[in-house]
Amino acid sequence: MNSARTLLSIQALEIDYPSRDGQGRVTAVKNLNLDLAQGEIGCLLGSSGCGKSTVLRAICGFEPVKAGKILLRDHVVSSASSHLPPNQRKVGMVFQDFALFPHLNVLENIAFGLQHLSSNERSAVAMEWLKRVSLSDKADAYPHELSGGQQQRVALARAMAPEPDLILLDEPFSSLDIELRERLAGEMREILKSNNITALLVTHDQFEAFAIADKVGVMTDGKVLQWDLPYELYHKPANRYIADFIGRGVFLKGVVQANNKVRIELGELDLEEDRSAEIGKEIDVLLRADDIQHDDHSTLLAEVVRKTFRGADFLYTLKLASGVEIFAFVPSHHDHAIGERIGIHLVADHVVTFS
Ligand SMILES: Nc1ncnc2c1ncn2[C@@H]1O[C@H](COP(=O)(O)OP(=O)(O)OP(=O)(O)O)[C@@H](O)[C@H]1O
Repeated sequence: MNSARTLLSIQALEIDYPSRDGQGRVTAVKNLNLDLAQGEIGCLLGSSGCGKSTVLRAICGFEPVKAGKILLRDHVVSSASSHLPPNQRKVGMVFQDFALFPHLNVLENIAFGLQHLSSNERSAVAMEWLKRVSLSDKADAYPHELSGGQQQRVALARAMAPEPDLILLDEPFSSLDIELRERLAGEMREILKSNNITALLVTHDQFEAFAIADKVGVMTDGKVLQWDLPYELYHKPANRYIADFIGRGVFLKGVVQANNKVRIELGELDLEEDRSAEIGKEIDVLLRADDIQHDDHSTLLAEVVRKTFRGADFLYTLKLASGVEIFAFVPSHHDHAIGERIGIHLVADHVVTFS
């Protein structure tokens, strides 16, 4: 990446906390590296306790770092030996619960961070941001009079109004219902992109991460395992943990064949990497729900053991002859009963395998 355009760079970051018994320290973030270019949206994706919020707090300047460094526009803002105070970092934050001031109306909430401007300028800038988040008609409303989605847009406008270099979003959709989340994730991406704002969010929800971010880092146990485009994470997971975490899939046993194919219970698949040194060896092949297609005419049969209606399709859990269960998305007009055996075939084109 061209370093002139890199806005946020985190290098070999390590953060620890005092242990419960007060006797030692517990490492919460280990050797974490990532870069975000100006205007890029990044996301740290991981389950509860993996260290996501700790990273955000460190970028804001609320958490000292033990080793490594955080750079904003090529300037070190945090390292073991230096620490720029939070109010000098030009970093805005949107909290999980939005944290709007209940006694201030919407316009006053957004104007709050603009104390350096005259009163008239403050109102004008705040109104401009209200317009950008499509809430011009709510300037006089109080936070409790807004829906969750509207509150979130106010929180976003409040964070963006002082024009920070970077916006951090801590689980910005977790207090909203699931349907709203997906729509707002798309809206938030549009607002950030149309204003060329660099943002880093954290979430445990893969769909949120994919809906918003240009780059996603899968985090576990204080480490980023892979920092990559969502497409690459899905199709080229660097290891088993990521393959398992991203997308619903199962591992099937396969045997490497002479023609650089792998034979699994459902047939043969082309291997992407050269495995000629492993002919006859057993490997694990990742099969995702979208690698299996239902086909009434196929002679390859699998038994429906579970199904979840998702609107346009069903997610079927299918049992193979060996007893192994796989997943398949099937258009919802193919409504088969539990226990029925249905025809399937393999449509995998990117084959992910692990030795
Ligand atoms: N102030 C603290 N003192 C001691 N340990 C802490 C402190 N804050 C966080 N931790 C520990 O550090 C680890 C990472 O916490 P962090 O809040 O960053 O995780 P997270 O991925 O954001 O989780 P969640 O999604 O649940 O918010 C956890 O094991 C947590 O218990």
